[in-house]
Amino acid sequence: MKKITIVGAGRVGESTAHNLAKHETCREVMLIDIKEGVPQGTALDIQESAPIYDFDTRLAGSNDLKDMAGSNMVVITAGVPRKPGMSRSDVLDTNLAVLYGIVDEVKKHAPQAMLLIVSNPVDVLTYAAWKRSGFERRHVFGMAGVLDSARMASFVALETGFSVKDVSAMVLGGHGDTMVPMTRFATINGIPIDHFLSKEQIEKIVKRTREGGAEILSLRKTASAYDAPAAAIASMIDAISRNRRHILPAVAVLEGEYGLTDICMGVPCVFGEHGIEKVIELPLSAQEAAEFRKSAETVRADLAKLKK
Ligand SMILES: NC(=O)C1=CN([C@@H]2O[C@H](COP(=O)(O)OP(=O)(O)OC[C@H]3O[C@@H](n4cnc5c(N)ncnc54)[C@H](O)[C@@H]3O)[C@@H](O)[C@H]2O)C=CC1
Ligand SMILES: O=C([O-])CC(=O)C(=O)O
Repeated sequence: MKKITIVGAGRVGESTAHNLAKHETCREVMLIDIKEGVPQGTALDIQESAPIYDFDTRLAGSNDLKDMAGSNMVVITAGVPRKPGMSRSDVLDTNLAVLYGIVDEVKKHAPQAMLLIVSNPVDVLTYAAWKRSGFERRHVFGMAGVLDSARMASFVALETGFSVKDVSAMVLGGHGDTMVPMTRFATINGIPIDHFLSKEQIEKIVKRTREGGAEILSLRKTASAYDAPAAAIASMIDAISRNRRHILPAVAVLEGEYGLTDICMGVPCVFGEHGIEKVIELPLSAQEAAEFRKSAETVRADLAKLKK
């Protein structure tokens, strides 16, 4: 990929820029923020690590959204994170206004770009970005499932003591308390996790996964998670940039899949050079389907606020 713009040079934006540069996922990273000097200073700081990490990616910072021109991808990490005790939906109004302002500029200056939404509440904001932009659905998606699945895989590895490299986990649904960790598909080197873990241990992992964001926030108090989120964003972009056709869970616009339309939710997707190349529809068990429906209702409640 030639150029990636990240709008929002805060914690997630900065860590994402560093990940993209270190892995030479693109030639150029543009960081944009409303805070004067911050994206410029951050870009320069990361650039100065190039000789040590040995990367040729060029970074620049700006306070002007016009500088996204020519981007193949625009990542939106701008807005506010929630504070301890808040739900992600509590920052909807603030972040929606920020998102609309940015998407309008993407339409003007980078109309060919794909949009990767990170700001919360991510399911609703991905839907809002898709509607506002008028872009094809394969070009507008949100990051949540890769992070939630990584959290689940980490907890499985910690609980069993086995290498995380052997663990495969998948979390679907909305990025909130009703997300759906798919325990049936969680394996350790292909062996279902219930071979190693009791029902109680698995339930504990499911709960901790659902509350993964809140756990970090309750420890740090003033900042939500950013390192694992940035790694998750970078892995989605890597799949697209290198046309890997990687199956990753992501917030996608649904058009009939899982019996849902006019909504964005976390589902398994094939990522390649055109963005979301396919949404994979899994046959769900009765319990999974019920949990997925419940999660969809939560997302719909926020979508109703948006439509007002
Ligand atoms: N989808 C996911 O799984 C995750 C989502 N998030 C979300 O990502 C967002 C960013 O989180 P952090 O980086 O920790 O927050 P942060 O507060 O460190 O950074 C946000 C940045 O956005 C900038 N900003 C605000 N309005 C802007 C505008 N109109 N144009 C350009 N920049 C603007 C701020 O100046 C700030 O630098 C939050 O909404 C957070 O909830 C965070 C982690 C995971
Ligand atoms: O918890 C938050 O607000 C940030 C986030 O989405 C996550 O870390 O999963």
